[in-house]
Amino acid sequence: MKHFEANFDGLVGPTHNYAGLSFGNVASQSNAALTSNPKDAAKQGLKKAKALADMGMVQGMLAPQERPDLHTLRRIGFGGTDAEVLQKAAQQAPALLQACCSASSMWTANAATVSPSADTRDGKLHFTPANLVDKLHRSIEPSTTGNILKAIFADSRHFHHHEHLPEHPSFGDEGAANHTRLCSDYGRAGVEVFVYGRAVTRPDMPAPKKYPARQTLEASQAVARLHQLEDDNTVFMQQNPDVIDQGVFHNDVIAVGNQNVLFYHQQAFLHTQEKLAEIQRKMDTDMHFIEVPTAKVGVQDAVKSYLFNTQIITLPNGEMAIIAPTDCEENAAVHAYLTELVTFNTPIKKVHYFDVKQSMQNGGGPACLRLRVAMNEAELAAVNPNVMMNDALFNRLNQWVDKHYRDRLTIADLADPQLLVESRTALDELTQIMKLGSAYRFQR
Ligand SMILES: NCCC[C@H](NC(=O)CCC(=O)O)C(=O)O
Repeated sequence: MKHFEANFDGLVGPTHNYAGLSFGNVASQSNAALTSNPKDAAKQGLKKAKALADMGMVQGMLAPQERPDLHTLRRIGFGGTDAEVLQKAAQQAPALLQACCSASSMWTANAATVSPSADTRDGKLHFTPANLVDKLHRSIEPSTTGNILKAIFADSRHFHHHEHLPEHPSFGDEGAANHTRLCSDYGRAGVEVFVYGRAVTRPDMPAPKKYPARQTLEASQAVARLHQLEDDNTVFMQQNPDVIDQGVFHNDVIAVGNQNVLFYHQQAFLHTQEKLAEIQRKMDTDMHFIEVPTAKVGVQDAVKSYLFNTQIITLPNGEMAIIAPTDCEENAAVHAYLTELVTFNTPIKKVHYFDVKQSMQNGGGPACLRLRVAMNEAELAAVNPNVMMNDALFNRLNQWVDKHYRDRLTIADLADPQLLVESRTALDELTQIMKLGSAYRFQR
């Protein structure tokens, strides 16, 4: 049976905006209050996803969440009609309204952690939605994320869905952005690398001083237990606190892996050599450890260009390609490195650049926008086919975006009751396009 790694990209929602909500994410903070273009954001994402489908990759889309999130606003005490709730929140607590309006669910690398069936004791594909407790605007995502994942991966013979971890900082979990599954072949048991920023129960261990460590060791260990992984196919690595303090708020800003390739910055981890040796020991094939030296690309350039928030994909012909943001092309040191990289003796032979600037301006690159799901044909056959990218869905979703999305949005617009109506109308139609049923609270 064939095995492959599918990508499920987050469809950018109609309220995509720059609110400076993510302390520690330098792009989010420096672009706060920019005027956004939700229509461009959604179309940039669709274009990238379609391009990978056209390269022969298995590609799906995950629906956005209902924003503004009226349920949360009511839960924190704003009452009256929908318009009154929005108006009161805008007047009395604008920061909380903004946190309830973010389209941050587009970054599906934070939707969940996924363990392929080749790795798990029950032979099922496991999902644990990330609780994203470190940031208010993200912490309201997991229950809806779980509903959407269950609507897409509905067959319990193949898929095992877990509840997100307890909503407490001790279990800070940011999902697949801090998880890399290495393997010799997608269908064979691999090694799942969990990267964390701090160990809550080990205050003696190093931790970042300036910015938060959004993933804890305790969370990563809990997910590994839930996913029925063995010790000999898991590795836990600590992110170097110094790079977290320079804006590396997820591991996928400083490292990315695919099959037997790990592409990472020299300063990415603590105890690097010891940990790479553990990975090699647990792998059933030779690894390509591609370390990018600071001398070639500094941490600041890596954080600005998102060199490591690239996707490394294995094309049908077996070659690997890097999917990079155009920001990598525009950065001289990074572009020079990537041009050199494809001449090295590694499986990576091509680089493709995509404009995802609307997402990049909020600290999300190509890899943030996708959730990887390694599957076999039987599992794929059980997936809701209406979310799988093809010419028809691409055209239908572009028409849908053209019909419902604004091409500019300011922070002040978030309180506009008309925006809520537009968003709900769009999402209601989307659930029909994707056959998701009544996935949203406002539909029940
Ligand atoms: N994987 C990339 C996630 C980027 C995301 N940015 C944000 O939420 C910025 C939202 C804003 O500031 O409007 C985050 O930091 O979790």
